[in-house]
Amino acid sequence: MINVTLNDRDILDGYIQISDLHKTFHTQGRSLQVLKGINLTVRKGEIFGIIGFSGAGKSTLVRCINRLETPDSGSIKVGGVDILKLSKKELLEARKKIGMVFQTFNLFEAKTVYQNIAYPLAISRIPKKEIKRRVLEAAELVGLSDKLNAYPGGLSGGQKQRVGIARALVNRPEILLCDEATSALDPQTTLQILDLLKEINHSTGITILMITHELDAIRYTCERMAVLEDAQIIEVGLVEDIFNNPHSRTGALFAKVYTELQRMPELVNGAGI
Ligand SMILES: Nc1ncnc2c1ncn2[C@@H]1O[C@H](COP(=O)(O)OP(=O)(O)OP(=O)(O)O)[C@@H](O)[C@H]1O
Repeated sequence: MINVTLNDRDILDGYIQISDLHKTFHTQGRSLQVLKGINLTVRKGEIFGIIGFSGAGKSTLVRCINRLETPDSGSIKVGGVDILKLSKKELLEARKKIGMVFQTFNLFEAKTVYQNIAYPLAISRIPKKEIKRRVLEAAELVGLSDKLNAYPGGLSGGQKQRVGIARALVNRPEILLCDEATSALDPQTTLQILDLLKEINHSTGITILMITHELDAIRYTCERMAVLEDAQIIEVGLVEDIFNNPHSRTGALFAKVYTELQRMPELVNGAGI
């Protein structure tokens, strides 16, 4: 049995703790409230899913966690530290502990796989020998050790996302934020990437926050999830509970679409198509 003190326990239970988070964008004389008092707790070591329709505010929420966006008010604590109160220098250090994976991979086309993975270390002036050690370690973790000299243009979508994941892991972060990480991939490749995320979570204990509009991806990967609707978290709980007994309009719609999609082959075959 793991022996933890009360404070450790609090940090494990509320490893990422978001409280009353607000964000409004002001563009062309108009205001758009994108986060309306978000409260959310993610436990250390879990893979937590956030689902919501397009425009619900999912990306903005995860981008606030690594401060790619600055919220207007509220707090975001990671391991007990409020990342909204950090100085510029402290924030740079804190960001190393938070990796991010994007839907569109965001790779440098003119750099090799090795150079892409090494990028976050190269800009931190880490010695070349250490960079090599860490790049090889990350490449092995994602199964790309034999592609280090290739360029992104010569890789499949799944391989590109593996590079994106390796680059996100090269700083050995404690949190991995996945923003629609599998939405650009075919179903088979999606499964491979979700399996990879599960393996990495299992072998390293990294906390993963997955945002997506794909309920099947969350159902396959996460135990707990939240539903984001109209800039608010309207439901949090076990994936199976929300799936079987949704209490929100969004949760119910996702569950219905998922069920219909599962029945598609049956419907198609039944109709003799
Ligand atoms: N930098 C910005 N300036 C102005 N409006 C923005 C900005 N970023 C996002 N928005 C708007 O905020 C709303 C929420 O966007 P966000 O990308 O967080 O939603 P989302 O749930 O991730 O959607 P999607 O699944 O389509 O990516 C949208 O209406 C979007 O147009």
